[in-house]
Amino acid sequence: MTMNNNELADILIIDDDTAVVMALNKALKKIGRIRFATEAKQAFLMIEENYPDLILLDVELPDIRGLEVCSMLKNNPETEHIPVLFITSHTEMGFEEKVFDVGAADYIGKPLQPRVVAARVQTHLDYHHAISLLEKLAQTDSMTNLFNRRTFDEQLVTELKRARREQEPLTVVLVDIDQFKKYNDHFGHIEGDDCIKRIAGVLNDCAKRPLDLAARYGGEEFALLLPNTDVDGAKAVLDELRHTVEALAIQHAPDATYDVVTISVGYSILNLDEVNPDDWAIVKEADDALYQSKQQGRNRITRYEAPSGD
Ligand SMILES: Nc1nc2c(ncn2[C@@H]2O[C@H](COP(=O)(O)OP(=O)(O)OP(=O)(O)O)[C@@H](O)[C@H]2O)c(=O)[nH]1
Repeated sequence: MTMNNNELADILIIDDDTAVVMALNKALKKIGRIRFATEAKQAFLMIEENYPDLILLDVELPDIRGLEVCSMLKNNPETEHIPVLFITSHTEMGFEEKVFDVGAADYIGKPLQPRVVAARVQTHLDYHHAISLLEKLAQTDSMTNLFNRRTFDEQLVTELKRARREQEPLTVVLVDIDQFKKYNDHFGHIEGDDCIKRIAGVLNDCAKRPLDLAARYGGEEFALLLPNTDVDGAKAVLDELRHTVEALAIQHAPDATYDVVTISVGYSILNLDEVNPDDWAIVKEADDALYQSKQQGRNRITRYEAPSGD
């Protein structure tokens, strides 16, 4: 999410006409923090520095045409969601269509009327904010605030492609709370939910790097996606995870194997030499490794080893 209701929106004006920039600044200063660029190349640097919540774009720029700038923004997954509003004095037939064809959210005609500009910008900011909120809700598990399984599955596909393209290691991890049925049976479901939330918090803290992803995979099962992480990196993250959960010292049910709540972990590292890669095999492998951790006594970490001859 890029903004919340209490924050001023970040609005980028791309226009080489200082009179227009000043007029827009005056019209919008109450609803946004205004930055401006006088040419497209400068604007792209500013966008990369901090993604704005909304862009006001002149059709005629000195270096790259406004329509082309909008197309470039809409063809980049990082910027496609930013609403772009054109500022234009073009009134010829077909111009409106061109603006929407390149993905603009709206256009504002010159001469500028400050209250109309402010109202249109506010409408698009509200709309953009509502969409971002819905997207976040659709990606999140409401009980733990971790990502949900659907987001994990989608991100896994993206990261598998990236790992193969860049020839970088990728680690996929499954984590399961040990003997959680006994915990629930002894302490009840509400305490059980609380335990799941605390362990989710540890997972979230362990997924430290920007591309790491921690998800709730099922009831008391979690998944971690660790891009660009080899066996040493995976061991370091997972040892810390297992230790930290143990150190929470959450008292387990009297008939459980360990006094405190523990986790079992299974992981697999992508085999970059595979000839016919199967996208989902890595999850199955992590699950096989998790099963071994359970079989060997729980509270441990197992790496998937391909059967010899594979
Ligand atoms: N409180 C609570 N319990 C849940 C939730 N989701 C799953 N569970 C419980 O988690 C337990 C999982 O039990 P099992 O799959 O039998 O496994 P286990 O007892 O953890 O045993 P092992 O996995 O073999 O260590 C079940 O009792 C589920 O009801 C949840 O959201 N909240």
